Amino acid sequence: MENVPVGKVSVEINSRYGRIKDKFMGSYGKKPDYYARASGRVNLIGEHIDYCGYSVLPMAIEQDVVIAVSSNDSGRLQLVNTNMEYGMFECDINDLSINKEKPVWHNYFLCGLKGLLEHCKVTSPKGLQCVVDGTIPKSAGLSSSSALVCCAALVTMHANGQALSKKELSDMCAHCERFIGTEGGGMDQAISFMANKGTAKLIEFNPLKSTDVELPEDVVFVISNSCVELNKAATSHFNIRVVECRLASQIIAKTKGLKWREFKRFADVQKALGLTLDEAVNVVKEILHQEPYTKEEVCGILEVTADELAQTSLSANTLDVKTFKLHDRATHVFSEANRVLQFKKTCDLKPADASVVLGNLMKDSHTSCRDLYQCSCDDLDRLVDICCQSGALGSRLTGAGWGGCAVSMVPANQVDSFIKSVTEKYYGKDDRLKEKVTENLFATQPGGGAAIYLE
Ligand SMILES: Nc1ncnc2c1ncn2[C@@H]1O[C@H](COP(=O)(O)OP(=O)(O)O)[C@@H](O)[C@H]1O
Ligand SMILES: CC(=O)N[C@H]1[C@@H](OP(=O)(O)O)O[C@H](CO)[C@H](O)[C@@H]1O
Repeated sequence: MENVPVGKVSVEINSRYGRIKDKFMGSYGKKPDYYARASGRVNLIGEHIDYCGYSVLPMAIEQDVVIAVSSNDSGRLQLVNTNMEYGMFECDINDLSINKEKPVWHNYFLCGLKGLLEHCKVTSPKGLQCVVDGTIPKSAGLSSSSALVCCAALVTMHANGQALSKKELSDMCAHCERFIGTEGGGMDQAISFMANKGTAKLIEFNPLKSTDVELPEDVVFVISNSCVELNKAATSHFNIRVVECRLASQIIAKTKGLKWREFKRFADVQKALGLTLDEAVNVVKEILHQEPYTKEEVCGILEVTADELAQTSLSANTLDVKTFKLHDRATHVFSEANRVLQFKKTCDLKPADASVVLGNLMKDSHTSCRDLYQCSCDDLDRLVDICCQSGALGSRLTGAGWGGCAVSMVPANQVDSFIKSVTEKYYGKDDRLKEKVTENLFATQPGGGAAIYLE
């Protein structure tokens, strides 16, 4: 079981770490004991299917969260952020409460801290003095929240002398990020810990497993931020999709004679019925009507009261949802899961037209996210169209959607003209956007995962 690596950092050479150290010295009057980092990620394909139990295909990006830390016996947690947008925070480390009503930044740190302490049954936790520095654009679908949760868990583990493997940390962080209120899958945390520089990963669940995916050498992946922000935990869009998938899987299970209460994810229903993904898409057509389902209709099919449905299938911020688009969400998930496997197979077999096949899979994924899953937005659709017009072989929203980033696969010899064209057509038209193009439009390579650094 592989553990998070421990390496060396030179604050004299690495100016960012030098600034973090200065902030630490200025805040606490001492040097940090060590630094921890956890990376953000870009999902190349496989959107909104990890919480349905299906494999996804992300890669880590170089942008990350770094936490400088010193532990003590004060019984206090002290947080300072290098970004003035986020305030300071302090609390009793033995009295951690996470208010789901307000997903303020330090609550994400508390998710990782609380999750690790509970998982390892730490009885007298070390006090922590921390400086947090993040370079991942927030609420942009690049997993800034998970990087913060994962980095906080890593700091807590190291400070309290615990030793969890990357897989244990990934599973634990996928679970404890849900303390914030969102019912996400485990993709972000898995790639943040298990990434290896130079390769994308196929992340499989139950059991958690990561496999290298060698990307074609003649293409480059470029991230472009629509600059429309949606905070997952502050809205219900995300959790409504999770519930629609859960209800669809339970109705399919019940209609096919299974004990539906035992099922929450499409992958488990597909497996129990012994279906291929193509057969599962046909079962959706056979069982679910295309029109939205009312809550009453769902209760009738499952033979439960509204209260019982709340218990078996809903979440706090989805209790008042009236209609559910079960057919379209289910069709997206099964078809997207298929596209992930086709993407991986194409990368492995390297056919002559690999980049065309991969590009088309990305385009089909965006179309499905936009039309069936309805997790895009006008600006993001416009950005994806501009990327395709600018020379991308494929382009699609990445991450939760409803804003955030697109990822484009561009021929390596056309990256400069691509960036110039997207800059003019998307960012150049808006004064608010044109100043920050370089942080919102950038080529990326598969980055490494979480690490601990000593000076
Ligand atoms: N550098 C950071 N410092 C403190 N909090 C951060 C930082 N980056 C992200 N966050 C927290 O994570 C939240 C974004 O989470 P979310 O909306 O789920 O987007 P994402 O797609 O980036 O995970 C921010 O609103 C903030 O509370
Ligand atoms: C922490 C969390 O909930 N992350 C979920 C979210 O990612 P981002 O909001 O893009 O970080 O949406 C994607 C959609 O593919 C996955 O479901 C993932 O599990």
